[in-house]
Amino acid sequence: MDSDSAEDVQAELDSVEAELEVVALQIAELLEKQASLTSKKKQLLCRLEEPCDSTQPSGSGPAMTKQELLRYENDDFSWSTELEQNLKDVFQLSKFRALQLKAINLSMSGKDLFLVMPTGRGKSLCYQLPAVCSEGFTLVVTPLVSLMEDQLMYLKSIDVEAVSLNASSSKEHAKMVLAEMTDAKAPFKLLYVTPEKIAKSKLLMSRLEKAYNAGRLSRIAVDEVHCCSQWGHDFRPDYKLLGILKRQFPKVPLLGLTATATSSVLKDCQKILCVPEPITLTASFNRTNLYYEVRLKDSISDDSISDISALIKERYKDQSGIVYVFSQKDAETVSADLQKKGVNASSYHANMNPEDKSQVHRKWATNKIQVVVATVAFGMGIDKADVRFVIHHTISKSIENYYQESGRAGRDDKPADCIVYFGFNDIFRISTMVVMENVGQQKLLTMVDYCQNVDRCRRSVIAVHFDEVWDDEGCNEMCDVCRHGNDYITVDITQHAKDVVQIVELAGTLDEKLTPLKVTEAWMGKGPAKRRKMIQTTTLSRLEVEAIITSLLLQGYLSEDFSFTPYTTYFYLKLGRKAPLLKNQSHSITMKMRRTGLDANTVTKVPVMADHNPNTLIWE
Ligand SMILES: Nc1ncnc2c1ncn2[C@@H]1O[C@H](COP(=O)(O)OP(=O)(O)OP(=O)(O)O)[C@@H](O)[C@H]1O
Ligand SMILES: [Mg+2]
Ligand SMILES: [Zn+2]
Repeated sequence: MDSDSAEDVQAELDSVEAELEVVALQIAELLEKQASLTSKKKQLLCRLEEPCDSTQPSGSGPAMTKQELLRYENDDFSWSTELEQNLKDVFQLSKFRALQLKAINLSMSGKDLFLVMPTGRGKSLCYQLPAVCSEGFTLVVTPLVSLMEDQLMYLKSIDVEAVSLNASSSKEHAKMVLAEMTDAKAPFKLLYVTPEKIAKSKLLMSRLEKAYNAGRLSRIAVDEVHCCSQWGHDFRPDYKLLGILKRQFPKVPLLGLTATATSSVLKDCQKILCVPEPITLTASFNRTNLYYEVRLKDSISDDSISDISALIKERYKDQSGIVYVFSQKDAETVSADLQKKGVNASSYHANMNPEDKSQVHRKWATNKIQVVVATVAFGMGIDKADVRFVIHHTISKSIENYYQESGRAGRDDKPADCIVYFGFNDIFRISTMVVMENVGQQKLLTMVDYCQNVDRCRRSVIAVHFDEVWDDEGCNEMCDVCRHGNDYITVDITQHAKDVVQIVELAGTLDEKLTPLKVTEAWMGKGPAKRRKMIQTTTLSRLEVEAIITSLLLQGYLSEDFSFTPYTTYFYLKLGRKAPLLKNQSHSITMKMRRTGLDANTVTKVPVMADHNPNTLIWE
């Protein structure tokens, strides 16, 4: 073999090897897709085979046919008249909402039940009404003392006797409650406790035992039941110990309630609570009265505040709402900025003293303050019916969080808006914060996906997260994607991807790490002329550049790279596992985006210089 042809063969070998690498990646991708489709197929098959499909996630609960479950929607039980009467007379409600009657009848029949219902739909009634219609009392486990106090206040206002035991109960009060638990003439119908009490108070457990033996413990309700599971978003270690309830009181029906739990989280809760065969009722997560919208936040001239204040002063004039922000500092500055623009706003965050917090809450609840600018500390237990808008100044850290936070809008079933301002830099601010959390990064990317992708209905993205099978009819143009479908176009971003990947690759060969900001600026041609000569810069607008980089991150052409110091965490971009696919000439990437004039022709082609000196830092 002469040397010429040896070189040719070597070149061909290199190219074949490169292609093999690409093929291996494609196989890995297809296998991944196959696995996810197979699991979806199994889920769907289970739904078809299971008699009570829509009310039970696969694999859980006792075999109850659809017909049998239907029976629990009737009103011919021995307790039905009393229920109906108390619903009207005591709770002053005219009719049940979806699933409430079924849940109540099942619980009254002594069944263990998990009830998954969106926030604000009325889960509490499903144990409060049975409590009023049963002998003895219902034990309610609640994660927060403030939630407990809200409920006690409400129950007092409708003349239902309820008591609580928590860390701040006085000795006399606790003594009285403990004594009354076994007293047949005791007046209270509900006993609220924190999980810590169950875990730590032997006295409480022994009194419960006595009440149980005397037949006075009629029902156990575990509110926010997802707190049991580490996979849920609000894990509380003391919830782990609640299995003792079902072990000690096997004959008492247990009712677990939550607004956010996937079927895997529920399975985990079932194990932890030692409930052998609960029936699971799941209400649809589709809040049809909420309009979902994403607005882009410009990272240079952040004019989101002007936009928000204009919305509040015009579209939401005299209407109540919440603006969620990222940090305590943001709560204060955004609130001050809005005030300067004439909005009646107050801030709310965890670091305020309790009196100030409850004052803000109270003033807002009574419409003396129009808008609360809050961190997520303004959360559980917020129950104002006429919230017309929930605006996120910064994205939430997961879809579950977003659903919960935005879900505080429109509890009265009237139309309300959920708007999120999506900013490129915010992704990385939150990213460095959640990096230590279990699957924190992955969850954040689902939120980013919700904001970035305009090829699917926003509702469908939410539905997937709650294991719902989505049909597009369910939106009714109540999201910006469905309403403005024609404003989006699909563009080919293959060349853009190659340019960005080249920038990141080049930094890699120079042993340098690039923050998202540096990648953005490098690609936009800002910085040293020397660097500009080595890469292909672009004339795309900053928003377009950010959208493309975000898309490449979501699609796996780029990935995140963290570096930790004792004081802070840095976020860098590195090549993602799909980056090598770009070597394949036939590989293309597309993306749907807002119509802004973006197309492949707007890229400035700058010849690549091959003679760069790898020892020079060029990214500063
Ligand atoms: N059948 C009904 N008709 C009208 N209003 C109802 C009905 N049931 C409950 N509500 C009202 O709905 C509101 C929310 O109820 P509740 O606090 O029980 O919600 P939740 O499902 O527990 O929400 P969260 O997940 O936020 O705790 C309450 O103001 C309650 O009075
Ligand atoms: Mg509740
Ligand atoms: Zn839609």
